[in-house]
Amino acid sequence: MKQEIQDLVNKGLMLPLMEEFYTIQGEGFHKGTAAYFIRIGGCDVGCHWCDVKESWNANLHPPTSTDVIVANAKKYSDTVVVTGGEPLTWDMTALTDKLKAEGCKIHIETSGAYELTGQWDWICLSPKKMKLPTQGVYDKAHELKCIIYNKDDFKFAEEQAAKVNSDCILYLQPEWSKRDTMIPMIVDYVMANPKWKVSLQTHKYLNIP
Ligand SMILES: C[S@@+](CC[C@H](N)C(=O)[O-])C[C@H]1O[C@@H](n2cnc3c(N)ncnc32)[C@H](O)[C@@H]1O
Ligand SMILES: Nc1nc2[nH]cc(C(=O)O)c2c(=O)[nH]1
Ligand code: SF4
Ligand SMILES: [Mg+2]
Repeated sequence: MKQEIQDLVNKGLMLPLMEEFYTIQGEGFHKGTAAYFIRIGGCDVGCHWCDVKESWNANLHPPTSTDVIVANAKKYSDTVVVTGGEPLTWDMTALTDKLKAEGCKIHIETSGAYELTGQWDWICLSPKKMKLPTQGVYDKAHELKCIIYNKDDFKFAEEQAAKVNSDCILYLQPEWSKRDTMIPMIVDYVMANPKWKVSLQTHKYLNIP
């Protein structure tokens, strides 16, 4: 990459844009709400069950001006979800400042593996064992969404719930390929431990992006 473009990416003025699409938020607290999704490439967390592995290599996704991203987004929706990849790989300040200036409500989907940058109306934290969240994300998260791939993940979920702020809403979401096995266990777990709620990837049932 040219040095001048790399400098703009380092400042968060350009971001490796993988895709953007207008859809219905499928997961968590805001499920069912129309939103414009901005998927930023780049992630080195390495979840073996990740459903967007194509996002991991930032070099495959063209550095795109945040002005262009914002101009597109505002045509579609005043609710914007920034996801990835891992969006906190990058400085989110410029992107979120510009979306705010357009009056958008801005949500993030993050593993929390890097320092929180940007201004957010809603932070969905989905922690991963391989690279634990930074303290600032635990402190500011509005929802904690723990992915359940096997039985051990209930224990990890409880450890993560002990670290988030007291207003944070707690979700257990089955890993997609294990859903038939894990959904009955999640149902039993939530009935026995009602501080938790169930989150499903409803967009996959609806056959939408
Ligand atoms: C693809 S990630 C991108 C954002 C960020 N890197 C993160 O992990 O939160 C978006 C959401 O999808 C969840 N996810 C990814 N693969 C999944 C799968 N196979 N089954 C269920 N949820 C999955 C993640 O845990 C996260 O909550
Ligand atoms: N509809 C829809 N809802 C989502 N919620 C979180 C998603 C993500 O990949 O971050 C996602 C996604 O990819 N599609
Ligand atoms: S942190 Fe998110 S994008 Fe990265 S591998 Fe895990 S699920 Fe995929
Ligand atoms: Mg997804």
